[in-house]
Amino acid sequence: MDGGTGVSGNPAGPRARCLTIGSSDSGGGAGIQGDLKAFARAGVYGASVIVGVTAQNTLGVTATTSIGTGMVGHQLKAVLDDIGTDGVKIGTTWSAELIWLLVDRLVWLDEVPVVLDPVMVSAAGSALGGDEEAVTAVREGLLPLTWVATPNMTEARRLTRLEEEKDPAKLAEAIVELGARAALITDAFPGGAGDWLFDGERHHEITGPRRASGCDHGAGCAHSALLTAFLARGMPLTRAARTAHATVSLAIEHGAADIGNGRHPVELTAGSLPW
Ligand SMILES: Nc1ncnc2c1ncn2[C@@H]1O[C@H](COP(=O)(O)OP(=O)(O)OP(=O)(O)O)[C@@H](O)[C@H]1O
Ligand SMILES: Cc1ncc(COP(=O)(O)O)c(N)n1
Repeated sequence: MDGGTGVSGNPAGPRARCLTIGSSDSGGGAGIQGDLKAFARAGVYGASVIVGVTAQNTLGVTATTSIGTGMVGHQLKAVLDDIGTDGVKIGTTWSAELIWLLVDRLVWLDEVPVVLDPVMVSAAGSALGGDEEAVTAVREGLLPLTWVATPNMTEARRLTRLEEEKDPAKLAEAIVELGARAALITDAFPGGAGDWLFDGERHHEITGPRRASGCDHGAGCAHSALLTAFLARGMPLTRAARTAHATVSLAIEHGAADIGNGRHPVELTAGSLPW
């Protein structure tokens, strides 16, 4: 166990620390707020670097603003200089300037899992960044630093520029060709439920029942944050991906149906945990 970036899967060792880089969701279900709940549920300490703020509820996003790169840099330095991290999750990345700053800082991390959830649209359909210049910066700068990219099918098509591709295996391979170590395409089966993992060598189908509770706000955020936490704790990738899907599936099934009038939030505290 090293003192700086060591993985603390050992229960006797220090607690694993995870950092989420993303935006605030005023509704509390997705973004930074959702990630911190997922980190807590997975037993890791959570820190956050806020790169944007959204006025958002279960019905959609009504306003957004990004945080200046200077302030983002200060937050990153404050967290990494003192607390350190065993896993990094990146969510909303509003601009090419922000993405290149992240690349500049994260390239110095040594063997720390980096999970990139390239959020471009919320579950309710609102745009959350991802103009062409930002997509190019993700392709050229962030993907080569990424351990696991977790786009949905739409995001995977945008990232790879394979706009007509319907095969998650081909999309996942194209993302690995762009530099990510692995690609986990979420909600990859029309009509079913589950994800497609390409670990760089082998393909894995991660399937489960489709939930129809209407509680999927924050599902993507919870999924990538849980994956980050499991990897930070030393769980092997395939098991981490299966466990993240199973946990989120339960969080949709037992979602917060009493909260809001739109796509209700996932509820990570419901049900027993499958690990
Ligand atoms: N109705 C559902 N029933 C069961 N599992 C689901 C359902 N919808 C999504 N999932 C699971 O939730 C997780 C998150 O996937 P999803 O594609 O919803 O993320 P997203 O919100 O599109 O992601 P992003 O944060 O990249 O925008 C995946 O493991 C997926 O299989
Ligand atoms: C600030 C912020 N970040 C990410 C999402 C994606 O949410 P989902 O997990 O539902 O795709 C969101 N709605 N808001």
